Amino acid sequence: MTDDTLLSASGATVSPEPLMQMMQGLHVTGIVQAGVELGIFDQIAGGNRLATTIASALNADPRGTRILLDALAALGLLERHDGYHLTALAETYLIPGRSSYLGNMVNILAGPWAWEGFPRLAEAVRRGTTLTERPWETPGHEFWETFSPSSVGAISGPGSQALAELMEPWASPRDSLDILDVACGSGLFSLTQAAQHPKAHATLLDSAEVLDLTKETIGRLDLAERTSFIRGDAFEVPLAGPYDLIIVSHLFHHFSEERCLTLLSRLATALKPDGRLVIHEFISGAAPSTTPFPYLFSVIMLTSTGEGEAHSLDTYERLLRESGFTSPEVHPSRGMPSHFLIAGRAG
Ligand SMILES: C[S@@+](CC[C@H](N)C(=O)[O-])C[C@H]1O[C@@H](n2cnc3c(N)ncnc32)[C@H](O)[C@@H]1O
Repeated sequence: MTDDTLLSASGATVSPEPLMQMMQGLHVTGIVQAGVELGIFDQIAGGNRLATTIASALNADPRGTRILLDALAALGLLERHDGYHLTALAETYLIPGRSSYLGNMVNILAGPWAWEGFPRLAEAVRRGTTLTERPWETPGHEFWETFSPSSVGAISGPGSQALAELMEPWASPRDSLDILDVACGSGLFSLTQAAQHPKAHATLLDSAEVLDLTKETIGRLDLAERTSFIRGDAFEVPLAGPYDLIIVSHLFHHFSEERCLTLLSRLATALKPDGRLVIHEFISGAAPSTTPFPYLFSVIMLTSTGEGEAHSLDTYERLLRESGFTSPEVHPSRGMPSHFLIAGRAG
């Protein structure tokens, strides 16, 4: 279907091309996923440029390999001239071992949950909730063990650095910098700051299984002496404290407004009177046509959680007020379409 296949609607000419692209989204994902799974990008980065030799190195069929290579070229991840070459996009993000590697994210964004959940989206809409028996917010859900290591590099790295820079003028003059990183995942949001402030101590809170995976990063940053752990459910486990800084990155979108309020009220009791709470989140509220990400993300939450969605700034402002925090400063994140909301304790 090409742009010259135009239909007339209400006197205007409308191309079906955007709709056809939407309907083929699943094909694109499958092609990228197969490229990553087979190690195509690694082969080409290593100088293997022909379909036949790539097929033989991957123990794959030559015709199947050629078809996939051409499809990857059609998507703009490869160029085909005298064999196959990586485009800048693939070279930057799809070579395993690089700090910017994003290839494993395809198994997060398009993991088994997506192939099972999205075909049943209409039914989730009818019911208003996930159809899965184990929603992602279930404490200790195994999904996070896959997610956490995958997010260490390109996903959490730029945002963690942006937050460290943002907090620097506030953090530097303080005598102490005890940080609680709630639902820490990779731990990068607190560990990056701890690495920059010798006085800082990071307390990482998450499931025992996810916390085990943070040890490599802690070792790499030489922070074992200044890191401790709280294993368990953020809604239940004693938080200790009080802390100078509490960071909650990409957790609240898993829950209803009511549950967010419950958690925020708990966190208020664990923060020093002059401390800061940082929420790092996808924020809805702007027009979907200009800021699509949070609205598309909310569909993921609809298919995979009981009551989650990307809440609006108005909602966070109200929840912060009701749980004893000040109105937040809002700053854009880096590397992700998220924002930092930074609040102190009210009164
Ligand atoms: C989307 S990841 C965010 C990880 C990290 N904060 C970041 O932004 O990169 C969500 C994390 O929340 C954790 N989590 C989910 N529900 C939780 C709960 N009730 N208590 C503690 N951690 C929870 C998961 O294990 C996972 O590591």
